[in-house]
Amino acid sequence: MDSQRSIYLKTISIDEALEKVLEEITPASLPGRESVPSQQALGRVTAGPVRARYSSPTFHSAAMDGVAVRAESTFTAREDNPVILEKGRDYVEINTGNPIPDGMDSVIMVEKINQEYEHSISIEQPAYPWQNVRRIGEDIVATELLLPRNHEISAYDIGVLLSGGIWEVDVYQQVGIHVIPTGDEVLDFTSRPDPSPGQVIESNSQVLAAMAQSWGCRFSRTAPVPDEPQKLEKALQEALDSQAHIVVIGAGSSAGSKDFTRRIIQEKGRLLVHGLKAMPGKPTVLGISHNNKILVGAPGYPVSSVICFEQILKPLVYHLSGKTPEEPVTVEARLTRKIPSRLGMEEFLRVSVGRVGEQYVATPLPRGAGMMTTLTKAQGMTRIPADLEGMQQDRMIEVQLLRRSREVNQVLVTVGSHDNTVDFLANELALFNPPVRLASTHVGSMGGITAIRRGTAHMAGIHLFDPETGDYNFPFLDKYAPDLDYRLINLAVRHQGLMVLPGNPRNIRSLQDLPRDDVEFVNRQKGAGTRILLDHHLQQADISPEKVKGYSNEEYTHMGIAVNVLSRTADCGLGIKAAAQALGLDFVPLARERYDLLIPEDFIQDDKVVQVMNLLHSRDFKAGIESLGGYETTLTGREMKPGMGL
Ligand SMILES: Nc1nc2c(c(=O)[nH]1)N[C@H]1C(S)=C(S)[C@@H](COP(=O)(O)OP(=O)(O)OC[C@H]3O[C@@H](n4cnc5c(N)ncnc54)[C@H](O)[C@@H]3O)O[C@H]1N2
Ligand code: MOO
Repeated sequence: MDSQRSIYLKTISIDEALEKVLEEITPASLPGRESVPSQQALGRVTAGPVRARYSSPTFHSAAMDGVAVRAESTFTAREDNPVILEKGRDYVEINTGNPIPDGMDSVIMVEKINQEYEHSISIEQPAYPWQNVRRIGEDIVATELLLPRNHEISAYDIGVLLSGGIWEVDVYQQVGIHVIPTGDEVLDFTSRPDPSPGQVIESNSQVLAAMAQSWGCRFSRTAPVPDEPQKLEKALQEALDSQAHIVVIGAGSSAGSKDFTRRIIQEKGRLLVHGLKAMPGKPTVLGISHNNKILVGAPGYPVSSVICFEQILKPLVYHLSGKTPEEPVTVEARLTRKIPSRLGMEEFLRVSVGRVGEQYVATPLPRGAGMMTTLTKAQGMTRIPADLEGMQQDRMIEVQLLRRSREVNQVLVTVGSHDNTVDFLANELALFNPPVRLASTHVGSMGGITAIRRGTAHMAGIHLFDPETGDYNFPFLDKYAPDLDYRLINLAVRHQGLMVLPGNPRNIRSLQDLPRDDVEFVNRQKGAGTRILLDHHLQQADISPEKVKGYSNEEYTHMGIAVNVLSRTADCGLGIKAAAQALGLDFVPLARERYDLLIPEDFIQDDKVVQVMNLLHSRDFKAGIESLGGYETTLTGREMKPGMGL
């Protein structure tokens, strides 16, 4: 094995890793002080107590529009004994905020003046001293403490500072983060590159830049550095000589032959941690430089880097800046399916979260550390503790919300078979105010029925053909969900067919071509309506599945099938026309089928479902579906009844 490879030291928990770094932090690692204009101090932390230079108000001022008077000249006023006051001598007209004239001590609101004459007024109520007057220093008294030290400055505080005559305020410097992305394959996004095979667009640094902004940090970045020790060394030295308090080296932290991060951290300082008991995020490296800066080797995979930023960098930044992070918002949610995990490793699982009836439900999203889109699709993140080997279906778990809870309550949880009209529906629902967020999980039609029966989804897209009756969906619901009170609403009638490469090079014309030796098929997963449809047609054509090469190779979505054909992993697969069109494939039509939405009666009045129904009845929506290609909308929005067939 290559001697350059850096095998992990010893993995430790996130808390232990943080402790190791915090132990090493000395005053030399902490941000210094600086003076900033008060109006630019939002989010900064005061480095000392701030005292007022001026009082506010600096004079006795009228709190209301009206007249300024001497209270004592009004004391005898009664309803049956009005007092007449003379302009100039007994009162002066005054507006809110004006100084009270010398000798006056009270303001009568204009509404309380009984009669107004040319040079006098009559009043029927006495005024008491300092009535409707804001006295000197009512809000702020010069020299008083405006803000204590170590106080995070809010928008309101800026108003207080300026009112008290504080033009500049002493604060701690912002924590500075510098990032050095590395990797021969990593392209600088600023040059708007076209990636070739083997190349990747640099994005992790900008995820951190955006996070750093929300943490109130200064941020800087080096353009991506190739995997050459000298170049990396030079970039790191420059970062160490800069104002940054934390230097992050992106990627190159695991065990590859070009992973130099650990070695270079050892050269420039002391290595404290190499390896977390956390997935994703395991290959995180932590150290402290000779000049007391925190060194972080962040994993290259985008999701792993996010975990490293959130779980390690964020607490360190808040520690250095003296600020308190906001408490994460969490909900208790029911896990919709069993999830395995590795004993001894804490796992961060992205989940789709929605409120179905009285409970939150959480559905795990794909776990790949390179799948950044799972973070944008997820409404939440849950942690599987290191001492568990996974979690059972229906377990109540704590989920940290990644979106605002109001947005989570707008999630329409949809399961079942995948269809492009569901994506189209999702896009249209997002146009409502507030937007309805359709979160769909593709588990096939049978999986959809199961989820609805278990109460973990608002609706399911299903298309199950029953060869015996010639009907759709009802025979399966009778059998698998006999007690369910539901409605079945048609979304569209769709065309299924064989997806083949453009020009159909294998000349696949019908199912009869599937048993050919030179034809490799790719199938949908068991329980998928498309697979049931295929089996039915194979049986009708008297073709045994064993004769079809690739029958047991499974994909979970129509697009998955299309990708297999496009990448020549298979020659053909059964799916919808829209998926073939999306990837520029040819399509050999085979059958029409009904794609319905299964909605429990309990949710038919749910606002989100009502919006779906409104859309299904709109002409624009139907036109939109038809423009996808391979769909008919004659039944769209209609309630289906047993025996209707197609
Ligand atoms: N033999 C082993 N191999 C790996 C292990 C292991 O334990 N033993 N751990 C795996 C784990 S877990 C992770 S996470 C990755 C992390 O590896 P590195 O930190 O060394 O990162 P690279 O291999 O250089 O890159 C991984 C991946 O990320 C892309 N990348 C890198 N930088 C960026 C960036 N700035 N923006 C976007 N994408 C980036 C890079 O191109 C790679 O695709 O190691 C496993 N291997
Ligand atoms: O632990 Mo790595 O950080 O999963 O992909």
